[in-house]
Formats: sequence, C-alpha cells, structure tokens
Amino acid sequence: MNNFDIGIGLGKGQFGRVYIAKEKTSGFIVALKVLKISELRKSNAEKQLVREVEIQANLRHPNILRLYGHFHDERYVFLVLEYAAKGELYRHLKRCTRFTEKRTSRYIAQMAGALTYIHGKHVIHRDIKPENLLLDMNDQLKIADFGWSVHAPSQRRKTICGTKDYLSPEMVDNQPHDEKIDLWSLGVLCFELLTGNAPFEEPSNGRDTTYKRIAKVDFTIPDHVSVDAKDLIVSLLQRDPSKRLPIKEVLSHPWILKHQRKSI
Ligand SMILES: Nc1ncnc(NCCc2cnc(NC(=O)Nc3cccc(C(F)(F)F)c3)s2)c1Br
Repeated sequence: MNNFDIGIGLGKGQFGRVYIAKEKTSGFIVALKVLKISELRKSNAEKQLVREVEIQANLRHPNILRLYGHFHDERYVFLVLEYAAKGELYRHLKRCTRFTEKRTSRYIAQMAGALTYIHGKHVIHRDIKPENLLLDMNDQLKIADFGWSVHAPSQRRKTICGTKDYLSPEMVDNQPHDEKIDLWSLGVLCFELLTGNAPFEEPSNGRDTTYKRIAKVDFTIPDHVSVDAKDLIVSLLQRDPSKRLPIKEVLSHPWILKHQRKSI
C-alpha cells in the first residue's frame, strides 16, 4: 500500500471504491480497486475474486482492462488495474443520450474482437453492460470487471446482479449457459448505445415487466436506427442461443465493415 501515492476517487462499486494511484518507484499510473474483505465474506464472494484474478492473469488484449496484480492487508483486498483515462462508457452515454452509428459500430467491433479472444479461451464474461466498459485516452474500449466471468459452459447462477436489462433468456430461465450469453449482451449493448435505452427496460410505469419481455424477446427498434444496425441487433437478440450470429461473423457484418476507420 505504501508503494503507491493514492489520488482522487474514480468511482464507487458495490464492494468498494476505485482510486487513481501512482506507483512510487516507477511513477506508473494505475487504478486501485479497494475491496472490503468483510463485505466479500458476507456475500461469500472470495472464490469469485480468486477466479477473477486467475482468469485475468491469462488475458492480454487491447480491449480488455489489465489486472496487473493484487495484494491485501487484514481488512482490504487491493486490485492493481490498468487506468482507463476516459472512465466509464455509460457516463459518456448519459451525457450525450445516444452515440452515432459510426461511434457505436467502432465500439461493437472492439467488443467483438475482445469477445472472440476470451471465447477462444472458453472464458465467458457474463456481465457485459455499459457500466463495465471503460474508455482509454484514445477512445479504445476496455472490458473491465471479470468479477462474474466463468469458464464455459456454466450452470452457476449469477445471484447478486445489478441491472436485469442485460440478462439473456437462458439466464432468466436459469438454464445452463455458454459463451453465447455474451452475444445476447452484445446485442443489448448495441441497442442501448444507439438508442440511449436498454431494449427490455421496464417502462416508467414501474410494473416490472423486464423478465417477461426478455423471455418473449419483446423489443422494438426505433426508426432512426439504420437497416444494417437493426439487422445486427436482431441477429444477436435471438432467444435460441444457437441462432445468434457467431462472434466471428459480427466482425464481418456490413454495419461493422462500413464504419471501419478508412485505411490511410
Ligand atoms: N477509470 C478507471 N480505470 C480503471 N478502472 C476503473 N474502475 C475499476 C474497473 C474494474 C476492473 N476490474 C474490476 N474488478 C472488480 O471489481 N472485481 C470484483 C469486485 C467486487 C467483487 C468481486 C468478487 F469478489 F465478487 F469477485 C470482484 S473493477 C476506472 Br473508473
């Protein structure tokens, strides 16, 4: 702990806070996530943390936030993380309501690259949502928080869950699931970045219809969304996991190809 100069708080999570920090000898800037051991014990999440550290130790990809290491004292566990200078994607989304098709297409392409990589290692993230996506200095997207990732296939229930908006039908029905749940979440993410709302979020009338709407795959894509983008969203939001567009085909989808940065 005293190897670091601790800076401002970057965010508050369910289990602890995140600070920017500078490693004293190297001057290297990192993000330090501080987790209260008593909190982890209460939700018996220690095993999950061990799994996250193990999974993250083997992942190296430009669109996956690095977990450089961890240490603990008697009260806290500290995760030493890559610092993403532009912070959480969802703050940018809230600020401008919705992203352009070009910007969204680039983020979805970066996501597809990262998911191809982790699925190749039979790792499923299981918690793809704007809150877990960060942006670095060059607007490169970084998938963070593998606190819920597992090795495929898995029967493990995701109990403490934040938003229901990203749950897939097989998760809602507590069916066995595999990496194709990340494809569903990618479809939900694409919808939310383009429209500013999640496809199944409950309307303000408060009646909690989210689960029913997910199970029925009941969503409507607004007219301002282009035909190509609609096609990609519909091909990912398929109830039957085997019918979802395979991740490699996302990378070669017309909507992705047409917004690639023109090769100089
Ligand atoms: N600008 C920024 N630059 C870099 N990072 C930032 N925020 C931290 C992003 C994270 C990356 N990895 C994480 N991992 C966990 O939180 N894990 C976690 C947490 C609780 C319980 C558990 C478990 F015990 F249940 F597994 C596991 S949070 C920000 Br803002």
